Amino acid sequence: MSVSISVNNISFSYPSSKVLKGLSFKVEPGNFVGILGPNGSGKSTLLKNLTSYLEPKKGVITLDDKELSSYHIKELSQKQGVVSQENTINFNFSVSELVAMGRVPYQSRFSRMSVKDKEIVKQAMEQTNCWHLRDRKMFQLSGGEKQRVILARTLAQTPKLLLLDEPTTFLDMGYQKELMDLLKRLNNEANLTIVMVLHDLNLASEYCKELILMDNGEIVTYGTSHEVLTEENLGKVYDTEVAIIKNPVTGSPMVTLPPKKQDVKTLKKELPLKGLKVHIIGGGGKGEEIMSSLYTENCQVSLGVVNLGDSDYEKAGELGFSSVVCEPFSTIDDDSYKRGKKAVSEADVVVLAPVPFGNGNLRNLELLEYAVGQNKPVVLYKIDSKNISDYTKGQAKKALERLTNDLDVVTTIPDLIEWLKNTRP
Ligand SMILES: Nc1ncnc2c1ncn2[C@@H]1O[C@H](COP(=O)(O)OP(=O)(O)OP(=O)(O)O)[C@@H](O)[C@H]1O
Repeated sequence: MSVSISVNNISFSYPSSKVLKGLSFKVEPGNFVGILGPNGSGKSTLLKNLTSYLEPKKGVITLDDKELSSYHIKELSQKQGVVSQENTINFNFSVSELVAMGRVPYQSRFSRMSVKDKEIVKQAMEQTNCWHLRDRKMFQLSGGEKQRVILARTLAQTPKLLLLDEPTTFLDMGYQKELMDLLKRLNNEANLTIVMVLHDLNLASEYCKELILMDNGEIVTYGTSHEVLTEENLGKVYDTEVAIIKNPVTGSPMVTLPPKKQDVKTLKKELPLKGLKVHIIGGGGKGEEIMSSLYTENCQVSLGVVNLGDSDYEKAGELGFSSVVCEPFSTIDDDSYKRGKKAVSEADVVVLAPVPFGNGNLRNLELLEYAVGQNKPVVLYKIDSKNISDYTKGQAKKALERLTNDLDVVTTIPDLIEWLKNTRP
């Protein structure tokens, strides 16, 4: 069972300064929320209020409709797990001793770890990739290893709400991804509600379902990454010019910091190939490179004919492109060939990827011939009649020989892009 947390008009001051100024928001059960904002904007102070480490001077925080301040510490530890920046370890415990402490909220004063407790502790260490460190002492670990052990201890609490303050700080890129993947999995599979403070806007954009952007102790905006990570919001809050582009793989907003003012214009300027309809004859992963680059150019791409389940087909789906497919492991039949012809007719240009040809896909060369017959601009990418993987006893080579003389061949993606720009009707 996941939990919700509600913040109702809270304010908080340190003796020297007022930090949180009347914040209100609700995190629904199963949400994964990132708290963003510049240095000193009050993110950690807010998180400490959510963990009950600090108490708001005004306003109320409720966890599952019960006031946070009325929770007994043991009950609260069963509901929420915290990975804070203050997780300093003052005693040289072994890793397994430390992670086992996560089970304390479930034990009475004199009880020992049950078999179930031990299983949970082991699982938490495996999930965070520190089972192999179990006999090591905490003082012998690197910053990143310590961070993972502390997360393991928190997971051993089997919390319903996880509150984390910059958990990726000491982690290298690989472990950052591993940690964020793990949190995403726990959020999706165990419906764990997660609230985390983080500085990396792109990591937040990729992984969090919703974002809270703070500035000067207030919430500037709360919503999806598309709503929060806008040039206007970030420019205002971080007081610097940013450009938001679309992540070519996931489609999430990606924040970039162009070094010069005019670079923003370059990044934002209309892509010259935007909307160009390109049909790719590919298959077996040979069209992936072309599709990824045409995705960044905002082209409208169709693929085919490919077999259902082919890796190019999967890639096209990932990028939101359409495919003309035929049955898996079978030859291109009349119906799919007809649909292939329709896709070619509707395209502005046709690109042949360096696919190997067998009897199964030989008809794709007929499709290419059809495109030429239709006076479509056609380009061959890293393939020509001398450079073809032919498993059709020469038929494919011959078919391509008939065409190659009239067709342009390009061998790099920038050349392909240039060719498309020059050919664009
Ligand atoms: N213990 C404290 N005593 C007094 N002032 C504090 C204390 N902790 C933080 N502050 C002040 O409160 C303000 C908000 O700090 P907080 O750590 O919440 O910001 P933050 O957004 O998490 O910053 P950062 O991104 O740098 O971690 C800052 O001006 C900071 O100097």
